[in-house]
Amino acid sequence: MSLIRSICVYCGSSPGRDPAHLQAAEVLGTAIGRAGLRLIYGGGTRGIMGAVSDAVIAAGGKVTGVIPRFLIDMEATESELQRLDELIVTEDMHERKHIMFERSDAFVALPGGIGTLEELIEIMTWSQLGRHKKPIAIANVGGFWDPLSSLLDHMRDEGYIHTAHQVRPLVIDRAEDVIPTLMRKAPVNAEGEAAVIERL
Ligand SMILES: Nc1ncnc2c1ncn2[C@@H]1O[C@H](COP(=O)(O)O)[C@@H](O)[C@H]1O
Repeated sequence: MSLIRSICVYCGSSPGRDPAHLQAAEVLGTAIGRAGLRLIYGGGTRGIMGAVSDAVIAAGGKVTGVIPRFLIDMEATESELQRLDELIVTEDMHERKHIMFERSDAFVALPGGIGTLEELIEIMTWSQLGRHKKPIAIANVGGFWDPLSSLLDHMRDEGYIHTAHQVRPLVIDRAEDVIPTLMRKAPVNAEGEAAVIERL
């Protein structure tokens, strides 16, 4: 039995140009809600972020939004934030990311921009440094993340990634396969707890 109870989704605060990205967000959010999992995310109510949280709520799931005070007006609307069953307002980005990490049993990246990339790379870096063993998945919708995979291959080929097995996330092409794959791959220790070396 997998003990994943909460999934952190990193994704764009904008909708992007390809409608397939919004559709993937809806598919993933619906799967999270139907599986009885909690979504942990950055609290934005627009773009891909808004599509994921709307879909989780519509599927009867629970949503925790974690947003810095200075971003509320930029990335969310007050009325939509009230639909979340838990809202955590932080003082800065560091606190936001720390809480998102603490609250999550697994991480998924959908298409997004620089913020999404930064969050994904940070969680991969913490894994590489042995600070956690939580699974990380990339929803590679329409090959969106292929350039990142190429960059990681390039870094490895040039001798800069020596622990490739730790840093490579699961690359999953179809949004509907993300939750089943995570449930299968989640490490479980002897006590039946999702394995975590050390909480940051
Ligand atoms: N530098 C950043 N570090 C962490 N999170 C960030 C950063 N810049 C923006 N963000 C947040 O990430 C999401 C998605 O941003 P996109 O740039 O649209 O991918 C959003 O909540 C940003 O506030």
